[in-house]
Amino acid sequence: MTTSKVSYLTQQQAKDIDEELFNEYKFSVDQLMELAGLSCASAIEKAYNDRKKYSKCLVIVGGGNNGGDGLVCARHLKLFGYNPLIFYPKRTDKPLYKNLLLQCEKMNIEIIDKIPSETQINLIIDAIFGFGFSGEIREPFNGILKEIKILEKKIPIISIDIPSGWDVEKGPLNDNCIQPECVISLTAPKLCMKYFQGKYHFLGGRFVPKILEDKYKIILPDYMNSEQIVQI
Ligand SMILES: NC(=O)C1=CN([C@@H]2O[C@H](COP(=O)(O)OP(=O)(O)OC[C@H]3O[C@@H](n4cnc5c(N)ncnc54)[C@H](O)[C@@H]3O)[C@@H](O)[C@H]2O)[C@@H](O)CC1
Ligand SMILES: [K+]
Repeated sequence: MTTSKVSYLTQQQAKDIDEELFNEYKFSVDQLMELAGLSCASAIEKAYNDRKKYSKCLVIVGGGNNGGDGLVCARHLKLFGYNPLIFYPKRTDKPLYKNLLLQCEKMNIEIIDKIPSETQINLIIDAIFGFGFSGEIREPFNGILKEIKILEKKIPIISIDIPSGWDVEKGPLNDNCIQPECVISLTAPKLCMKYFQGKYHFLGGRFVPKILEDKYKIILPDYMNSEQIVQI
């Protein structure tokens, strides 16, 4: 089911809701990250469910929580019968990320050190930047996004929360920006998604209490039954 009744958040609203979930509602990061990553894998399974055609998913992981969502997503994709590969060029020492990576390694998910050739992958999952992105793109991600851009005509790109490199509110600021085929917005879409022209837009991250929705005066589409995602 698709729906058009949904609010778009500014970068500040996304940060405020995030903080409120952690500080007032006392959710832990890994709790929400697990649900976010699971919803991303669920959306990918819905849109790209031909396991033979789309088995090899390259998950490109950034240094913040968007990257964490990518690690969780890779783990669930593996459980769903895909064969994900992880490219994680800039790691942190935080236990949360180390544990997420270890879980992937122990599940025989291959960790690679460069973007493979186009014949070795059939989906690219962009978990580089989310709503925490700002300013000019710094290396190594500037080069990485250029490499992905070259592949975009041949391999579908799926972005987690926002397309990496897009301004969170103003969208793609130049022609070098990637144009993903699918985006899974988390919590609520950010303003940049008004410029999205790809094929599939899902909402995931089904953890926003109704009271918070009312407080921020945001409209979110209804999820069906126990679904983790809703197509917008
Ligand atoms: N409540 C929520 O809204 C939730 C958010 N989650 C995820 O968390 C994301 C936000 O996470 P963060 O706040 O950690 O931020 P991001 O992960 O969006 O970005 C921060 C990372 O990007 C780097 N970065 C920022 N600007 C850069 C630039 N110009 N060039 C190079 N590197 C740059 C930072 O150094 C940092 O490593 C969301 O987009 C979503 O994916 C989920 O994990 C769970 C719940
Ligand atoms: K992203």
